[in-house]
Amino acid sequence: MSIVGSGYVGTTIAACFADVGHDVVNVDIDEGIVASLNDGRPPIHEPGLEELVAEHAGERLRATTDYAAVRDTDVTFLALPTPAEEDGHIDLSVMKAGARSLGAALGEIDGSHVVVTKSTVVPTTTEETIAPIVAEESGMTVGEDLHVGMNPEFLREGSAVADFLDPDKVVLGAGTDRARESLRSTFDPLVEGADDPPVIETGIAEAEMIKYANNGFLAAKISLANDIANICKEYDIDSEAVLSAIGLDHRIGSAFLGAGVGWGGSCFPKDVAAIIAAARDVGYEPAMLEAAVEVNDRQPVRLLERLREYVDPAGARVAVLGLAFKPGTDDIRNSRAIPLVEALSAAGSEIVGYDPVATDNFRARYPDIDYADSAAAALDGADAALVVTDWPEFADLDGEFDGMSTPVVVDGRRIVTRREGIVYESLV
Ligand SMILES: NC(=O)c1ccc[n+]([C@@H]2O[C@H](COP(=O)([O-])OP(=O)(O)OC[C@H]3O[C@@H](n4cnc5c(N)ncnc54)[C@H](O)[C@@H]3O)[C@@H](O)[C@H]2O)c1
Ligand SMILES: O=c1ccn([C@@H]2O[C@H](COP(=O)(O)OP(=O)(O)O[C@H]3O[C@H](CO)[C@@H](O)[C@H](O)[C@H]3O)[C@@H](O)[C@H]2O)c(=O)[nH]1
Repeated sequence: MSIVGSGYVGTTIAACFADVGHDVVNVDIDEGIVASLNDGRPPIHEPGLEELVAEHAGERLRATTDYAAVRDTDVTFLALPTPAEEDGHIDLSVMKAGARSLGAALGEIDGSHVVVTKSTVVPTTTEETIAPIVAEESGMTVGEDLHVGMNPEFLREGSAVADFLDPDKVVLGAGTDRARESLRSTFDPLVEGADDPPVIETGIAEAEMIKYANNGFLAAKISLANDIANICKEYDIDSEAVLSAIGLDHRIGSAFLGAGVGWGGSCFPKDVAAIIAAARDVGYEPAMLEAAVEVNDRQPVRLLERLREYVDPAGARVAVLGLAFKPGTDDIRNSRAIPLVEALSAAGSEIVGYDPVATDNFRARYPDIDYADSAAAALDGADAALVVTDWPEFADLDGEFDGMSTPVVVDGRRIVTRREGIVYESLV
C-alpha cells in the first residue's frame, strides 16, 4: 500500500500497517522527512513509534518523494493536512495538489487502483473533489478502474500508536465493492490483532461525517462541562465533585468532562470550524457547535478576569505555566496559551513562559516574551502565575511558589495543589 503524507497520521499508520504485515511506501514532498524515515527514525515524536520505524524501515516500510512509487501498490491512503481557512472553511489546497500528483502517477498503470481519504474532510469532498481530480489526471474512470474510499482516523497525539493499534472502532467508507474489499483486507490483520473493535462499513459521505460528529461531540462535551463548571464557580460549588458525579451515569460517561481553560490542538478548533462553515453552506445553522466555540473562546477571557481580581496585569510579571495544547506533546497549535499570551501582551504584562517540552515551538512564534527552563525559574519574582496546561509536574509544585513576588496562582486546569502561603484561585 502507499500512504501520501508522512506527518502525525501518515507516519503512524505507515509504521503500524508495516507492523501488522503490510508492505508500505510513504510518499512525502519533504526530503528531510523521507530521509529520516529511510534511516529508521520517525519525523515526529510519538510513544512507541521510534521502535516500530526502526524495526521496519528498509524492509516493510520505505519512504520516497517520488509519487511513481504508488504504481507498485494497489491502494493509496491520502494523509495530507486539511487546515481551516480564515473564515473556518476547510482548505483543500494540499489535498487537491496531492490528488493531482497521485492521478498523474496512476496514469501509467494498467490495472485498477483504490484511493482512500484518511484526512479529515467535509462531507462529499472525497467523491466530488478528490476522485474527479485523480480521474482526470490519470484518465481512469471512477467505479471502473478507479475505486474510492474514506477511512477517518481517530488517533490522539501523544498516544497515536496505541490508539491506532487498539481503536474503539474502525470506519470503512466505500464507493464500490472493490474499494470495500480492499479496505477490509487492509484492516483485517489490525482488527484481528486488536481487541476485536467494531468495524462500521458505510458510505463515503457517512464516513466523512462520522469524523466531524466525533470531534464536534467531544469538543461540545468539554464546552458543556465548562458551562456547568462556570455556573458552579459563580455559586462557589466544587465543579469537580459535580462533573465526576455526572460522569458516573453511563449515558454521560466520565471522559472529556475535564473543565478548565478549554480545548485547542491541531484538530478540534479547525474541525469544528470546518463543519460549522460546511453546515451553513448547505443552509443549516449548527447552534450547539457554535455555542461550543463561544464557550471555548470565553474560557481564557474568564481566566484573565480571575487574574484581574488580584493583580493588575499592566506592568506585572506573569508566569504562564504550560504552553503546549495538552500535556504529553510539544505541539502548540491552537494552544490556550496563545490567546492568553496575546491578551497579557496587549495589557502590558511582562510574560515569562514555561513548558517542559514546548518552549522551542512557542519561542519560534513568540520570540519577544521571556522563557524559563523550569517552573521554579518562571515563578521566581513573578507577580502572578497562570496555569494553562495540565502537565502532571504542576501538581507537585510547592516550595517553588515561595520565590514569587506576590504569590497569586490562577489555575486554568485545577491541577495545582492548594497550600499555605499562596493566594489560589481556580478558573472553574
Ligand atoms: N494529528 C492528528 O492527531 C490527527 C488525528 C486524526 C486525523 N487527523 C487528520 O489527518 C490529516 C493529516 O494530519 P497530520 O496531523 O498528519 O498532518 P501533518 O501536517 O502532520 O502532516 C502532513 C504531511 O503531508 C506532507 N505533504 C504536504 N503536501 C504534500 C504533497 N503535495 N504530497 C505529499 N506530501 C505532502 C507534509 O510534508 C507533512 O509531512 C488531517 O486531515 C488531520 O485533520 C489528524
Ligand atoms: O476533558 C478534557 C479533555 C481534553 N481537553 C482539551 O481538548 C483538547 C484536545 O485534546 P485531545 O482530544 O486529547 O487531543 P487531540 O490529539 O487533539 O485529539 C483529538 O483530535 C484528533 C484529531 O482529529 C482526533 O483523532 C482525536 O480522536 C481527538 O481526541 C486539548 O486542548 C485538551 O487540553 C479538555 O479541555 N478537557
